[in-house]
Amino acid sequence: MSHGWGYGPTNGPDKWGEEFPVANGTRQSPINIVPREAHYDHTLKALKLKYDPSNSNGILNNGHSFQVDFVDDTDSSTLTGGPISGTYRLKQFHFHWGASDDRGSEHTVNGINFPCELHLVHWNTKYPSFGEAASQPDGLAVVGVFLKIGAANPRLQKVLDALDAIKTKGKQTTFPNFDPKTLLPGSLHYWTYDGSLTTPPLLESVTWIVLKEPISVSSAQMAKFRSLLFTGEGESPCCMEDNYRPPQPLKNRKVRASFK
Ligand SMILES: NS(=O)(=O)c1ccc(C(=O)N2CCCN(Cc3ccccc3)CC2)cc1
Ligand SMILES: [Zn+2]
Repeated sequence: MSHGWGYGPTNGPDKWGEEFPVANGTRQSPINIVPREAHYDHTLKALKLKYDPSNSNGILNNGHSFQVDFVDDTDSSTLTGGPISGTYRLKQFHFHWGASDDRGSEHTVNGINFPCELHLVHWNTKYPSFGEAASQPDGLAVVGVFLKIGAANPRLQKVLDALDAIKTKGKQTTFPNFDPKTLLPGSLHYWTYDGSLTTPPLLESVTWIVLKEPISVSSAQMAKFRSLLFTGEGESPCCMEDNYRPPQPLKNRKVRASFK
């Protein structure tokens, strides 16, 4: 690829396989989730998410999305239970969204797209770092949360209010004392399957944990996501939108449900 990967016609998801052949691998993400074909597994544990707001550090426009980064040098913000064994530390959360409210999520449910999807990225502490874990089959666990158009979400608004300061690629600012638990729905029922990063390098190292219950977002709040730019300061501006990979083949995988 002549220039870096992205979501445009010349560097988008259909082209990623040229530089990242694992794009056509056996456990790629996202997928379309068909609830009727998911297998209820009574051995699946409840998700345990313990987050310390003092670990939230900064918010960054990385040119593909924006992410809120967490200090991850202790076990104070962790994911345990659920389908995983051991302890995974929260590294960052970010979103994927569409140019309009009819699309934007990466996972779909019965072929339905949501306008936005939140990813909370955790790494397995049996490995020394996120970078090391990212190349291991059990290295990462990402909790996915759908956003559905409805009432404005006041907890999400705290994140959106910071976006004016990070409009262009590479800009970052401090983002202290944020509790990501405030972005979770009431129910932690989930679907889970073995998958990958949904952006290059598309590493097949992610245990996906997709929550059944969405959180709300208003149309006006969705417009705020789209006020970000893929491009850097001084470059011709390109709105950050449609930064999602479409569903990939399920191949030889089963989706398990934590609920009947
Ligand atoms: N959409 S998602 O699947 O939830 C998702 C999760 C995490 C990232 C992520 O943090 N990055 C940025 C840098 C680290 N690389 C991995 C790496 C590359 C080279 C050397 C070590 C690790 C992954 C992409 C991206 C997407
Ligand atoms: Zn993501």
